[in-house]
Amino acid sequence: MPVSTRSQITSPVQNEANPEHRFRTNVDQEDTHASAPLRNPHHGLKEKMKALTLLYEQQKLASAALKNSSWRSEDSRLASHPSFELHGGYSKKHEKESKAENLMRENTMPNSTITRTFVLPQPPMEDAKENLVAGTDRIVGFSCPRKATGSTTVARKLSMGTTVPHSEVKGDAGSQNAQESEKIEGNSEKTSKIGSRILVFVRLRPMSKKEKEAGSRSCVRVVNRRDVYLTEFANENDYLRLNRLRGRHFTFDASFPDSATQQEVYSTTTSELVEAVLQGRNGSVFCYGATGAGKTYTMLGTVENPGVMVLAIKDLFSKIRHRSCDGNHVVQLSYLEVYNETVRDLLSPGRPLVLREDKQGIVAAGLTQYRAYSTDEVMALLQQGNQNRTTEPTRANETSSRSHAILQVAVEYRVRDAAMNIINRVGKLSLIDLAGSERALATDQRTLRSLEGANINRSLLALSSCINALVEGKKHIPYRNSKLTQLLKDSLGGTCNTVMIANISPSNISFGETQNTLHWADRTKEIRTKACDANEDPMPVPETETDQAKLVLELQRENRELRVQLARQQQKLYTLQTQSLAAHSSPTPPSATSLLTPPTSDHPNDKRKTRPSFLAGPCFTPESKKKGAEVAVRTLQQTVKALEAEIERMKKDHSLQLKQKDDIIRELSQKSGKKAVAEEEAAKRVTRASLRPKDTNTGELKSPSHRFRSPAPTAKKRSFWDITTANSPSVTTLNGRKTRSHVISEPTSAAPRSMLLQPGFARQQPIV
Ligand SMILES: Nc1ncnc2c1ncn2[C@@H]1O[C@H](COP(=O)(O)OP(=O)(O)OP(=O)(O)O)[C@@H](O)[C@H]1O
Repeated sequence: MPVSTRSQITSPVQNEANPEHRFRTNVDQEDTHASAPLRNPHHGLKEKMKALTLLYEQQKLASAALKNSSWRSEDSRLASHPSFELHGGYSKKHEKESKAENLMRENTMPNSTITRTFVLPQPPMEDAKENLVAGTDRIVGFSCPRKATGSTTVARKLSMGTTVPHSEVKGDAGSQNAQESEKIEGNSEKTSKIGSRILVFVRLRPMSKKEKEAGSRSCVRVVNRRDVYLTEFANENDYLRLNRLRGRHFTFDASFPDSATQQEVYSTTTSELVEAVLQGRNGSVFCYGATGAGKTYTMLGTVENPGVMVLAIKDLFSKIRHRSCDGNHVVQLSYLEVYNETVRDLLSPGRPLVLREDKQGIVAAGLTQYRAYSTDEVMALLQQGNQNRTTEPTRANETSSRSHAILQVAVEYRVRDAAMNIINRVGKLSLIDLAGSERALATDQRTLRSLEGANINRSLLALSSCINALVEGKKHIPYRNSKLTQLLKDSLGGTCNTVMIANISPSNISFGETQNTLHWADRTKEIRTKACDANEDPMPVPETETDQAKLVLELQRENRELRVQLARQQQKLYTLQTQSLAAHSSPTPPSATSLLTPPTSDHPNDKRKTRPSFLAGPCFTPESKKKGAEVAVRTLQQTVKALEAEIERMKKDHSLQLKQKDDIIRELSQKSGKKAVAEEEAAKRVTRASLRPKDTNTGELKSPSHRFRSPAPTAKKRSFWDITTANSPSVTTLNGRKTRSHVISEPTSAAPRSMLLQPGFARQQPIV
C-alpha cells in the first residue's frame, strides 16, 4: 500500500520528530499553518514553499551583508562559496538551523522569472561519496553532509594544477579570497609543467529551440566557473518522490556556462597543450557527452565560431611563425574516424585501416600523413576530412556524428639546447570528437542507426571500463576491447597531457544523460597518466672543434641537398602547372622554355611566385590540387624513366657502332698496308689496264674506308625531341601498341613535337 506523504508534511508532531522540518520553528507563520487543521495537503505545501522562499531570500541578504562587511575573513570565505550559500550556512547565528536544512534553488529557464525552492533530505552516503574530490578528503556540495574534518567547504584543492585562467578566478567577484588566488597562482606555475592527472572540464550548451518548445526546464547550473549543480525535478503529482529530489554537485577543473565563448573554452582547455606540443610533449583533448550535447560544436565549431580544432591549428602555426623563420618545424597531419568498429582515413578514404602496435604506440597502418605548411592548408584538409565523416540526422541531433573522429597533428622541431647540442623534438596533439553516448530511443530505432548506436555505445562502454580500471589502478587495462580505446591508449594511460571536455545539455529531458556524463567526467578526474617528458632525440654531441666543424658541414650539405630537392620539385610542379594552365586556357602549346622555367614576374600567375607551393594557388580546388599534382608528378617520373632508358640504349648503340668502326679502320689499315706494297709492285709492271682511263661517275669506292656505310649520312643525328616525339622514327606502331626501335631511323622533315607540349599530357599513359 502506498504511504501517503501528507502527514509527513503537515503534522506538527512529525515535524518535531523530524529534524528536517525544524526550520519551521523559525517562521512564525508556519506555526499558524501547522496548528491549523489539515484540509488540503497541497495548500500546506504551497505555504511551506512560500515560507521557505522567504527564508531563503532573508538568508541570502544576510549572507551578502556579511560578505561585504568582512569578506577577507575566513568565515566570509566559507560564506562566499556557493555550496555554503546553498546550505544556508551564512553565519554562526544560523549555523545550528542550517545544518539540518538543505535548500536548493531550481534553475530557471533563461527568460523565465519563476523561482522554486525544493526541500532536500539528507542525502544517502553514496551521494556523498560522489562529491569527494580527487586529491582531497573534503566533501563539497549541497547535497551531502559536511564532514567535521574540513573547516571550509572550499571547492577543491588545485593540487594537480589547473587551467582555470587567473583572470577568471579573480573575476568571480568576492568568491575567491586572496589566499585562494595565491594557491591558484602557485598551481598555475605547476600548470606550465602540466600535472599527470587528466584535466576535466565541463561545458554546458544553451537550451535549444526544440527543447524550449518542448517546455523543458534547465536542470544544470554552473557556478563559479567550476561547480556544476544538477537538479532532478520531481513530477508535481508524484507525492511519493516529492521528498526524494536528487540534487548533485560536481567540481571540475573548470566549468563553462552556456554563455562561454569558443575562444574562452580553447584558451582554458587546450592552449597550454599546444605550447607543450611545441616543446615535444604529447597532448590529447577529447570531447565526451551525450548525443546533441555540443561535442562537435566544441571541437569543430562553425565558420563564425570556430572550435578547438581550428583554434588549436591557428595557434600552432602562429606560434611556429613567431618562433622561427628557418623552416625548422615540420607539421604533419592525419585525420581518421572509427565508424562501426572500423578505422577509416578521412583524408584519403579507401579501405579500412588496421591498427598495429609498434614502438611509437598504436598506429593505423597506411594512414595518410599530410605535410602542412599553413593554416589555410590545414583548414582545407579538415574540411575535406569532415565531408568524408559519417554524420546522420537522428531524432536527437540533426547532424549527429556517427563516428569518433581523431585529428592528429605532429610537430617536429630541431633545436639547440643550452650546451649547443642539436635536439630533435616531436610533439603530437590529438584532438578527438567522440560520437555521442545515447539511448536507442533517443536517437532512432532504424536498423542502421541502431547498429551504429550499439557500436558507439560499445566503444564508449569500453572507454568507461578503461577509465574504471585506470582509476582503480589495475594492472590490466582493457584497451583492446574496442578500436577507440586502442587509439586512446596513449591519451588515457600513456605519456600524454590529456584534457577531457564533457559536454552537457541544460534540459531536464536529458537529465539521465547529463548525470551519466558528469559521473564519468568526475571519475576521469582521478586518472593519472604517466609523467609526460619531451620526446627528444638528441643528436651525437661533437667533442672537438673538428667534429663540430664536420657536423656543421654535414648539416650544410644536408641543407643544400634538401634545397636542391625542393627546387627540383618546385620546378616539376611549375612545369605541370604551366602545362595544365596551357591545356585549359589555350589550344596552342606553350614553348619549351616556358615549360622548363618557373614563372617570372611578368607571368600572368604572378601571385604564385610568392607562395611556397603551387597547391595554394587560386585555380585549383583543394582536393584536385593534391591529386592532380600527384598524378602529374608520377607521370612525369615515368616519362623521365622512359627517357633515361632510351638514352641508355642509344649510348649502347653508339658504342657498338664506334667499336665496329674501330675494327674496320684497323682492318682497313692492315689491308691498306698490304695494298700499298702491291701497288708499288704493280707500278713497276705497266699493263694495258693501267693505261685505260678511270670512270669517275660510277660512284665506286675510291677509298677502302667508304665500304663502311654509316647511318650517319642518311639518318640525322637523333635529338632529345626525336626520342620523345610521338611521330619519332623510334616510335612505330605495331598492332596498335607503341614500341620503340633503334634499328630503323629515317630522316624526319617535320619539326619535332614534344610529348610535354601536348595538352593533357598528365593524363597520357606512359610508354613502357
Ligand atoms: N555552446 C553552444 N553554443 C551554441 N550552439 C551550440 C553549442 N553547443 C552545441 N550547440 C548546437 O547544438 C546542436 C548539437 O550540437 P553538436 O552537433 O555539436 O552535438 P554533438 O554532441 O556533437 O552530437 P552528436 O554526438 O550526435 O554528434 C548543434 O546545432 C549546435 O550548433
